[in-house]
Amino acid sequence: MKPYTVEADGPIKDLTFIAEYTGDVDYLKNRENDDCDSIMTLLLSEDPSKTLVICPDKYGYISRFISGINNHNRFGKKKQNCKCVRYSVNGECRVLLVATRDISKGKRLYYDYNGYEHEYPTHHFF
Ligand SMILES: C[S@@+](CC[C@H](N)C(=O)[O-])C[C@H]1O[C@@H](n2cnc3c(N)ncnc32)[C@H](O)[C@@H]1O
Repeated sequence: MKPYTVEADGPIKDLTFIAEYTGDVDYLKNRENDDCDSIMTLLLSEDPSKTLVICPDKYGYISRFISGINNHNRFGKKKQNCKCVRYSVNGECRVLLVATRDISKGKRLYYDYNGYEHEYPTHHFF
Protein backbone atom coordinates (compact mmCIF):
# COMPACT_ATOMS: atom_id res chain seq x y z
CA MET A 1 0.00 0.00 0.00
CA LYS A 2 1.38 3.43 -0.94
CA PRO A 3 1.92 5.60 2.14
CA TYR A 4 0.20 8.96 2.38
CA THR A 5 2.29 12.08 1.91
CA VAL A 6 1.39 15.79 1.91
CA GLU A 7 2.28 18.29 -0.83
CA ALA A 8 1.80 22.06 -0.94
CA ASP A 9 -1.35 22.85 -2.97
CA GLY A 10 -0.05 26.37 -3.58
CA PRO A 11 2.96 28.47 -2.58
CA ILE A 12 3.54 28.63 1.19
CA LYS A 13 5.53 31.50 2.66
CA ASP A 14 8.25 31.00 5.25
CA LEU A 15 6.84 31.01 8.83
CA THR A 16 3.26 30.19 7.73
CA PHE A 17 1.25 28.06 10.16
CA ILE A 18 0.49 24.97 8.08
CA ALA A 19 -1.61 22.78 10.35
CA GLU A 20 -2.23 21.80 13.94
CA TYR A 21 -1.28 18.28 15.04
CA THR A 22 -4.54 17.02 16.47
CA GLY A 23 -5.99 13.84 17.93
CA ASP A 24 -6.90 12.31 21.26
CA VAL A 25 -4.73 13.58 24.11
CA ASP A 26 -3.63 10.88 26.54
CA TYR A 27 -0.89 10.02 29.01
CA LEU A 28 2.10 8.36 27.33
CA LYS A 29 1.93 5.58 29.92
CA ASN A 30 -1.45 4.51 28.45
CA ARG A 31 0.00 4.32 24.93
CA GLU A 32 3.34 2.65 25.48
CA ASN A 33 2.20 -0.55 23.77
CA ASP A 34 0.27 1.28 21.06
CA ASP A 35 1.54 0.42 17.57
CA CYS A 36 0.36 3.72 16.02
CA ASP A 37 3.32 5.29 14.15
CA SER A 38 1.94 8.83 14.48
CA ILE A 39 1.97 9.47 18.22
CA MET A 40 3.27 12.99 18.92
CA THR A 41 4.60 14.24 22.25
CA LEU A 42 2.45 17.11 23.49
CA LEU A 43 4.04 17.87 26.87
CA LEU A 44 7.21 16.27 28.19
CA SER A 45 7.16 16.11 31.98
CA GLU A 46 10.07 15.47 34.34
CA ASP A 47 7.73 12.93 35.88
CA PRO A 48 7.33 10.45 32.96
CA SER A 49 3.94 9.33 34.27
CA LYS A 50 2.64 12.84 33.46
CA THR A 51 3.95 13.12 29.89
CA LEU A 52 1.11 13.80 27.46
CA VAL A 53 0.85 12.64 23.85
CA ILE A 54 -1.42 13.31 20.87
CA CYS A 55 -2.80 10.16 19.26
CA PRO A 56 -4.32 10.77 15.82
CA ASP A 57 -5.37 7.17 15.17
CA LYS A 58 -9.14 7.64 15.75
CA TYR A 59 -9.39 11.21 14.53
CA GLY A 60 -6.75 13.66 13.47
CA TYR A 61 -5.82 16.03 10.73
CA ILE A 62 -3.67 16.22 7.61
CA SER A 63 -0.63 16.94 9.81
CA ARG A 64 -0.38 13.25 10.72
CA PHE A 65 0.44 12.42 7.11
CA ILE A 66 3.40 14.81 6.72
CA SER A 67 6.66 12.95 6.02
CA GLY A 68 9.70 12.89 8.27
CA ILE A 69 13.29 13.56 7.31
CA ASN A 70 16.00 10.93 7.53
CA ASN A 71 18.15 11.91 10.55
CA HIS A 72 21.03 9.73 9.41
CA ASN A 73 22.11 11.25 6.13
CA ARG A 74 22.92 14.75 4.93
CA PHE A 75 19.99 14.86 2.50
CA GLY A 76 17.44 14.79 5.32
CA LYS A 77 18.11 18.30 6.64
CA LYS A 78 18.09 19.66 3.08
CA LYS A 79 14.59 18.30 2.52
CA GLN A 80 13.17 19.79 5.70
CA ASN A 81 10.74 22.62 4.91
CA CYS A 82 8.62 22.76 8.05
CA LYS A 83 9.05 22.44 11.78
CA CYS A 84 6.99 21.18 14.66
CA VAL A 85 6.54 23.79 17.42
CA ARG A 86 4.64 23.95 20.69
CA TYR A 87 2.51 27.02 21.40
CA SER A 88 0.48 28.04 24.39
CA VAL A 89 -3.04 28.87 23.15
CA ASN A 90 -5.36 30.19 25.89
CA GLY A 91 -3.26 28.34 28.45
CA GLU A 92 -3.32 25.03 26.56
CA CYS A 93 -0.29 23.50 24.87
CA ARG A 94 -0.82 22.96 21.14
CA VAL A 95 1.45 21.44 18.51
CA LEU A 96 1.66 23.30 15.21
CA LEU A 97 3.56 22.71 11.98
CA VAL A 98 5.18 25.86 10.63
CA ALA A 99 6.99 26.48 7.32
CA THR A 100 10.73 27.08 7.78
CA ARG A 101 11.25 28.45 4.27
CA ASP A 102 9.23 29.45 1.21
CA ILE A 103 7.69 26.26 -0.23
CA SER A 104 6.57 26.09 -3.83
CA LYS A 105 3.39 24.43 -5.08
CA GLY A 106 3.73 20.67 -5.44
CA LYS A 107 6.65 20.29 -3.01
CA ARG A 108 6.29 17.49 -0.49
CA LEU A 109 6.27 18.62 3.13
CA TYR A 110 8.90 17.26 5.53
CA TYR A 111 9.74 17.93 9.16
CA ASP A 112 12.08 16.42 11.72
CA TYR A 113 10.27 13.74 13.74
CA ASN A 114 13.20 13.92 16.17
CA GLY A 115 13.24 17.65 16.87
CA TYR A 116 12.98 17.29 20.67
CA GLU A 117 13.43 13.65 21.54
CA HIS A 118 15.52 11.28 19.47
CA GLU A 119 13.46 8.14 19.60
CA TYR A 120 11.75 7.91 16.22
CA PRO A 121 13.64 5.51 13.91
CA THR A 122 14.28 7.15 10.53
CA HIS A 123 17.20 5.08 9.14
CA HIS A 124 14.93 3.74 6.40
CA PHE A 125 13.31 7.06 5.42
CA PHE A 126 13.74 8.30 1.83
C1 LIG B 1 3.32 10.13 10.91
S1 LIG B 1 3.22 8.82 9.74
C2 LIG B 1 3.26 9.69 8.22
C3 LIG B 1 2.16 9.28 7.32
C4 LIG B 1 2.40 7.93 6.69
N1 LIG B 1 3.18 8.11 5.48
C5 LIG B 1 1.09 7.25 6.36
O1 LIG B 1 0.84 6.88 5.23
O2 LIG B 1 0.28 7.07 7.31
C6 LIG B 1 4.81 8.16 9.93
C7 LIG B 1 5.12 6.96 9.06
O3 LIG B 1 5.22 7.36 7.70
C8 LIG B 1 6.32 6.77 7.08
N2 LIG B 1 7.25 7.83 6.65
C9 LIG B 1 7.26 9.13 7.06
N3 LIG B 1 8.22 9.81 6.44
C10 LIG B 1 8.84 8.93 5.61
C11 LIG B 1 9.93 9.04 4.72
N4 LIG B 1 10.59 10.19 4.55
N5 LIG B 1 10.30 7.93 4.03
C12 LIG B 1 9.67 6.76 4.21
N6 LIG B 1 8.62 6.59 5.04
C13 LIG B 1 8.21 7.67 5.74
C14 LIG B 1 6.96 5.82 8.07
O4 LIG B 1 6.43 4.56 7.86
C15 LIG B 1 6.49 6.36 9.39
O5 LIG B 1 6.41 5.36 10.32
